[in-house]
Amino acid sequence: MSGGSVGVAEADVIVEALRHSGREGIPLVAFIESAGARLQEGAGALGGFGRIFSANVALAQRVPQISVITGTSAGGGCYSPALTDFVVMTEQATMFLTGPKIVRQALGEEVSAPDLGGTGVHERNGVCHLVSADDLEAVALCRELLSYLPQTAGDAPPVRRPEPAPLDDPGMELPSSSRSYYDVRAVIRGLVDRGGFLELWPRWARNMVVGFARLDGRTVGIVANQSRHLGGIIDTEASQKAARFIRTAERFRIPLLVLVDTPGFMPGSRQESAGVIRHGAELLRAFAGATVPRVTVIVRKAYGGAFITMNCKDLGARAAFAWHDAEIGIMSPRSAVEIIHRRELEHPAGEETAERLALLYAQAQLSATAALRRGAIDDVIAPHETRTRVIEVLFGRRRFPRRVGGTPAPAPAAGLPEPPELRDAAGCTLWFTGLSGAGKSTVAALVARELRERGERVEVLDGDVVRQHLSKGLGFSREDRDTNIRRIAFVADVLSRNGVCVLVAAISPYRVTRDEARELMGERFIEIYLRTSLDECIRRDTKGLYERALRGEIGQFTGISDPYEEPLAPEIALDTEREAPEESAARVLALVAARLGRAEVAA
Ligand SMILES: Nc1ncnc2c1ncn2[C@@H]1O[C@H](COP(=O)(O)OS(=O)(=O)O)[C@@H](OP(=O)(O)O)[C@H]1O
Ligand SMILES: Nc1ncnc2c1ncn2[C@@H]1O[C@H](COP(=O)(O)OP(=O)(O)O)[C@@H](O)[C@H]1O
Repeated sequence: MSGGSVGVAEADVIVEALRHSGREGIPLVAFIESAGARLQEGAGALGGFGRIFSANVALAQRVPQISVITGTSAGGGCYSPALTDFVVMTEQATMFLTGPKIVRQALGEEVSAPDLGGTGVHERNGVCHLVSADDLEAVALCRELLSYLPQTAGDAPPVRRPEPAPLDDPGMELPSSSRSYYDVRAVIRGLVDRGGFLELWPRWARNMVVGFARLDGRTVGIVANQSRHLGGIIDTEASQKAARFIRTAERFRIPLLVLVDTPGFMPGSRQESAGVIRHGAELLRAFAGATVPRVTVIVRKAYGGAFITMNCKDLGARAAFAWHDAEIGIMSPRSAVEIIHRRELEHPAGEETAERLALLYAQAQLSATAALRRGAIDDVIAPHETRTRVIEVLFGRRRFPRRVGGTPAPAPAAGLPEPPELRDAAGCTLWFTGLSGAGKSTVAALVARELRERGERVEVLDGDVVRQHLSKGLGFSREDRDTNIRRIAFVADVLSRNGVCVLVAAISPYRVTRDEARELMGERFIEIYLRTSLDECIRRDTKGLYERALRGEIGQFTGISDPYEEPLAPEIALDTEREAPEESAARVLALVAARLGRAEVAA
């Protein structure tokens, strides 16, 4: 009707449908064929589109949105789909902001509708993610897409029955010569569950492959350099493609598997003019900002800035592995020796010497084992074990210590037993109580760091910090302290119910109020008493408060002019005068492991 043009009433209906989808938490699939704003309604129709766009943007944080373009979509009819997560076009569909007629009038340019905005155009420029033969196939593609996605941005992606990988050894897909190209999609298909890879934007920026797959029945996002196109070099378009995909995966809490084989960023004036710095930075920002689990596998080579950009450890990858023959370094061995050995290479035996020097350089500086020694990767692995290792990192309990300057950062509580049952168990609240200066914050920080390294979701509620936000304005009267503790207990309860390990570090001097928190959280509440004598706290006086309290400058100071009621039966008491903070943290971690294990058995 009216070419599917949109006026005020149509806009109202569409906005209501979008809001309904948000309210009910249902993914949105829109079928679009629209001439754009209804000319008869002038600015009113434009306002209608504005409301639709706002609703699309608001919905983006809530549910997945897919647009299917089934015919011609012009003007405003293009922006609504462009604001959704995925655009599917049927072969005969066209999208353009201004149609061929206006183009002819304005520019004198003769262009057909398909040449202006057909699939041939939009599957190569990133506007359209997938192309289908017809409407029916478009629906099938939507179903397939939705099968990887959660119902809402807050839900977990769906889990399917795990399928084995079709290949025992995805390394077979690599050619024997390191100079030959190959199709990285074959490697991906060899790694993931059988039949479970949906590539997005297959014709845009073909040097970068992105898409959804399943590993052990669970959704993963894949980002991979494509050796077959431009040797997997990264350019502006590839950066945009990967960055956009990573942000989508982050929004829907989909873990990422990154396969690296790239000679680096595309050099040259065209790329610099096109803003490769800006686009490369977007890719960095997307990876560094993603909080979903990410693992990197370097399959053949990773040089320079591209190594960093492709989800290296220091950008926050949970783990990075390299296949045995991978090369990792600043630049290719040949380029490196041409700089380092410039003088020697000026002699006549040039070519042969360069080859030999390059080989020596590669062995010493670029090998996977050299990268392992320097802490750039966590392990050198064989192609056939990649699937298991990746699953272990993305969905299992295994964590790798973050490395600093090539050596693993010292574990705060070395030699601790891994608590295997921790990850799948419910959350808990570790309630650190004790005098000011007893060591609550210090020990809590160590425990938090170690739990995070083990893959736990952790939140710390430190009295000092809470009083600047949640409890801003509260003083230290009994009433105010109780209010403070009750607020902290409320938040800790909500978080620990949802699988988070909450670490509370607050003096919490009154027994009855702590017991209230215990009652609220039951088995999830673990009381940790930092038994530090008042004398020792006064000696430490880290903040100089005791001195002022003793001089009478601060009233109602715990231990001096306000009581501290010791816990009668804490789960654990820490003797911070005899133990080092690390020893205290180790004892807490052992208790947490045992406690959660018990809770799980009892459940
Ligand atoms: N009168 C008085 N008594 C106790 N503590 C005082 C007081 N005035 C300020 N401070 C500083 O506030 C921190 C205690 O905040 P908490 O939220 O942990 O206290 S409470 O649990 O509500 O009692 C406490 O920090 P910590 O040393 O980290 O415990 C002190 O630095
Ligand atoms: N075993 C220990 N556990 C915790 N802190 C300790 C220990 N031994 C000495 N300290 C020192 O005591 C101080 C405790 O301060 P802090 O952790 O801020 O205490 P509070 O729990 O009152 O916030 C720190 O300077 C810390 O280095």
